[in-house]
Amino acid sequence: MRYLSTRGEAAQLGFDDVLLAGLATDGGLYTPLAYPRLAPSEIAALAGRSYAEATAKVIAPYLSETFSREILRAQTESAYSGFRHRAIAPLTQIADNLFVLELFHGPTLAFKDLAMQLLGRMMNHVLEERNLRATIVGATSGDTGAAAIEAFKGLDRVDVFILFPHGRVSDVQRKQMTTVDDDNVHTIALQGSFDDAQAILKRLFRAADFRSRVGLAGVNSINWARVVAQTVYYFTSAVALGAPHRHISFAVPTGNFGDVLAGYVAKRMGLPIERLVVATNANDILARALASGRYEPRGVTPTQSPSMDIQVSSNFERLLFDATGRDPAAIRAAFASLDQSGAFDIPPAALAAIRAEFDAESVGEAETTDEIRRTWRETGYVLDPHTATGVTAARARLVKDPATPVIALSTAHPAKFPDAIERAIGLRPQPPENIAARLDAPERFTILENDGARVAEFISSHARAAKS
Ligand SMILES: Cc1ncc(COP(=O)(O)O)c(C=O)c1O
Ligand SMILES: N[C@@H](CCOP(=O)(O)O)C(=O)O
Repeated sequence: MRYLSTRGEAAQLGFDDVLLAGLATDGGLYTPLAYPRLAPSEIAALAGRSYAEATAKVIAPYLSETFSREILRAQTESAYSGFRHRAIAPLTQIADNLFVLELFHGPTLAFKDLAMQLLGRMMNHVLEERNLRATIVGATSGDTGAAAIEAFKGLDRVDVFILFPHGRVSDVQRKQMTTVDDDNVHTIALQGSFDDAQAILKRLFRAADFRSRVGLAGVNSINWARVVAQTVYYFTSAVALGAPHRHISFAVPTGNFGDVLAGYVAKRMGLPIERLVVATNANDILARALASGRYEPRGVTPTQSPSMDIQVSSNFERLLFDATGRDPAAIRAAFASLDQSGAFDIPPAALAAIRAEFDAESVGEAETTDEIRRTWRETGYVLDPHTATGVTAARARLVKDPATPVIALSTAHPAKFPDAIERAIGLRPQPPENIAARLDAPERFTILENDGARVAEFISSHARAAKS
């Protein structure tokens, strides 16, 4: 499989290079030249397979020969061996035709682990093959950072630098990042928002000198491997409910648009998805964009679902690329307008194409709390606040179409956000014991002002790849 940049001015690459490249040199995102299709019989045959087997089957067409059948199988087995639930991503029914897909059974209690555990193994394999070192820089609104640290800590070939918005992640999220004491892990509390952190990250990728000096690599969902690994649970959960013989809708708590984009990719690959419902919190740029056709970030509002406190959703660019008929000039124009005037208008045909597949619901703070309380009272099931936005959006979908089952993605364990849960139902959920114990370790992080040059300097002075 070859990959092209959404902005059309970077070299086409194979999978291994895309894995290490992160952002394309023209600022675009790598996307496959074509989406491989799975026949209905191949989708049906995923039933009864282990999650690791299903992963190997679904992602194989995207990979290079570096990942032979045997290597891929070994890596998927090992990636999911530490999960706390045998099914890895089990489904729970909470109402008629309404299901919750639990994606929080990995080591850091969020959906990021499903892709990151595999990505860590794949990246390390390619670095070993090429005898290279890499400097991973990641921006996080709370969960990607911990998952990346867990996947890459202690690895000799990699240094990890995670930028998180100072004071804007939950205590559990922060401690999951800052209590890890491996020498190759560096956590930076940026005095800004997630959007600021991601903007710095993208500028670092565009600084050619810095990029090559430190061997810059990215593990945010700008990295295609993250997206493709996230397609797998759309397949396994839909198949569990009767796909490909039946259509299923998904409601997805959304911030950087990586998770819901994975659903869209699964659909392109042949999975019969009826609707993809984008659930946002008060940071509702995507709901506004779908309603009005204007993509216009506003300042980030802190909410009880902090991981979704995002206004500039990176992966929307990949969707827009497809929706414009894969027109890189249209993408360059849109993002130039975003840089210069703070907004762009989605071309009408592209907007119609997006609306044909996506709904969007913006879910406010009170509604989120009400949903946690309602689900708890009706079923005894505790939703985390991010998942609650998805469940609210799923219920709205069921009002429009009661006959099609909706799967709401449960993106985090409620114990990551005990204050929000306590406010809603008066109970404080606890993390699994082995995780709780680790959170008492001393914290280690560096506070930096919201200044790209300062961040670059910090990374250059700590990255081993820059010194070798
Ligand atoms: C718990 C949780 N839910 C939802 C999201 C939003 O996912 P995405 O950024 O892929 O849209 C995130 C962050 O990515 C998250 O950590
Ligand atoms: N919500 C995310 C934000 C980054 O998303 P990513 O999927 O692009 O890594 C987080 O928790 O960090």
